[in-house]
Amino acid sequence: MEDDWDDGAISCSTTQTGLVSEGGTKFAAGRGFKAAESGDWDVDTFEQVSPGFNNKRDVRKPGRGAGYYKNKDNNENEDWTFTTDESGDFQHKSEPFGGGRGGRGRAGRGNRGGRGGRGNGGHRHDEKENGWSNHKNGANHQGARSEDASGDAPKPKDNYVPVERINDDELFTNTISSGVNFMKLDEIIVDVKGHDVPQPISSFESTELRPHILNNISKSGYTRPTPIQKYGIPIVLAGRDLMGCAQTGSGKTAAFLLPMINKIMATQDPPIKDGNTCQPLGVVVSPTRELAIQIYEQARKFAHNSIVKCAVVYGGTSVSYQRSMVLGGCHILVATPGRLNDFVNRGHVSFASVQMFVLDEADRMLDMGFLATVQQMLEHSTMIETGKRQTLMFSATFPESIQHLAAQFLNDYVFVAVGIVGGASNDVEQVFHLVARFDKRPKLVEMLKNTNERTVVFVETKRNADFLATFLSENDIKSTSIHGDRLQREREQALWDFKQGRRNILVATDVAARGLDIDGIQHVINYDLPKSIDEYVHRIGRTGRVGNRGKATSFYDASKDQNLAGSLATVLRQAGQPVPDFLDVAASGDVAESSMFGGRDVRGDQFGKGQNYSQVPAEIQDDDW
Ligand SMILES: Nc1ncnc2c1ncn2[C@@H]1O[C@H](COP(=O)(O)OP(=O)(O)OP(=O)(O)O)[C@@H](O)[C@H]1O
Repeated sequence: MEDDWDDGAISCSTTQTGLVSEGGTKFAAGRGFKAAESGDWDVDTFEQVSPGFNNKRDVRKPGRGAGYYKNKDNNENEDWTFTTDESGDFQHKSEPFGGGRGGRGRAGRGNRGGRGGRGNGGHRHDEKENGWSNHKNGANHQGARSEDASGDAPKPKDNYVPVERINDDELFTNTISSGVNFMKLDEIIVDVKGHDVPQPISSFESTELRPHILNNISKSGYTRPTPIQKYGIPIVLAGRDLMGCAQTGSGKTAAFLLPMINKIMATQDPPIKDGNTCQPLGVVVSPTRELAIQIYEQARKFAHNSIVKCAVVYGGTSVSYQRSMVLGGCHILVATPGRLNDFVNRGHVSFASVQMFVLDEADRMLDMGFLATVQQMLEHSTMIETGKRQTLMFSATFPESIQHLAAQFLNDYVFVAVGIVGGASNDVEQVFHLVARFDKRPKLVEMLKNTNERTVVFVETKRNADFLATFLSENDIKSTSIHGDRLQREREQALWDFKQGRRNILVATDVAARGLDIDGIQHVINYDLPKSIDEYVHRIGRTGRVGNRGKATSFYDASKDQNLAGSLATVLRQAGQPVPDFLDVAASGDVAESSMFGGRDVRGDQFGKGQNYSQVPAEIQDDDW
């Protein structure tokens, strides 16, 4: 399975080229990337023959893409022309927005797949082995991926060599500073279930964390642990399995990375390698590539200047490059599931030395899209069995059905829930507007026109992400897009442009809903509401992190979103926020969804004597907040 879950979770019909939600039709054509003749990589030795295009690792020259969007009324003003700029990004007239593919070609008719667009909007490059650049079979790029899944056409080979943008020193500043409500996190009720649960800590210094790590924590600007860290760190240090649930942006990553690094540091051993196989001690699996990169950067930060080596592998990148990284040896391997499984099956990675296995966004990792891959890993012949390895699962949402599934991979685990499982961050102000489908666009422009707020706009489909980013750029609102159909190079560039403030608006599908921790996001807009309440909670959690305040605005389309009304009303009430009348009325008819909301330890109240820590350690109660 492709490890970019967006590809699996949000299907796009290959026979539909029109931007249906916008009432138009998109036609496009483009030319693929041409492999740079001078600047190519030797994939076997992995040496660059000579410098390539744009940055010293990127081997591609941009091709050209062109296409246009036409609305159903052929309105001149609504037509869009795309060309790719030097970096292969779209330009709309003079304004490059860094949006999606240049062209996708016309969709196939009936079930024959039709004629492909010529190339892929200037973003793919020729692949000697796979002949990707002229996709005659596929209706378009999305079509090609679908075919890949059904086995009809080979998947193109990825040659993208990731650019490491953050150097070691920048790791410590590449974080969100805690906000005014940071101390209020301590007011949240914590529910702990399990046998013989270690006591929570009140400070980082009161743990057995080594001075080296404490120094890196301090350099990161962390003065005190968040609740999930107070409870999670001693549990992990004690060698216990853990299911940890805590609000978005409340520091779950450090809750597992700090004790993991501490344990590895204690061994003082170099990375284990058996011939051409790397045997990491700690494995962290994340559902998206960008989140894997982020966790890897956090791991590098906390392990800075120590013997602990970290590596990351994820889809959409050169296999040979990432293999060389892994075979350089690593203690901690962060990965997306597809690429990791692939590396294990090829024998580049073995689980024979795994002491700790972490599923971040665990409910996502265990739902239908990923379950089979995760099962394969956890049941792999080299994997240390449950009970002998430590298994840790974290998320802000953890439906009970998924907890039942998770339990089979955990051994006598401790369940920690900080606040309501599946609840939204208290620091996000949630606003709803009743907006009909065709009124969304002007409403969005109206909202974004006179503000410089760094904003993520979530949409349902990949093509609408591109379309909207172009549309906004045309309206002088600098935007870029991220979604599963963009090349990995483009995805990383888009995120980087957004982080650097070159683009203030990121239009995204749910590929950006979970985990991403970007400083300064003040506003999340749900242009389209997601299908599930859990994704809503994750999406709006891109703002209002570590005690900072944020705002989420959602366009509620009464003709489409009623299934979510009950759960939305519940989330709003639990966060102590007003429920608009239209949502309240709609919610009365939505029984199924609202009853699915939330979650608590599925082992029941009596399990492990149900230690219920209603508050944090004593010393903090004295603080003035
Ligand atoms: N103890 C702390 N003090 C100050 N800042 C912290 C602390 N712990 C974590 N942070 C910062 O808080 C931000 C959010 O942390 P993190 O990404 O781990 O949240 P999360 O709970 O995993 O969120 P999500 O559910 O969205 O994945 C990061 O920028 C991180 O550096």
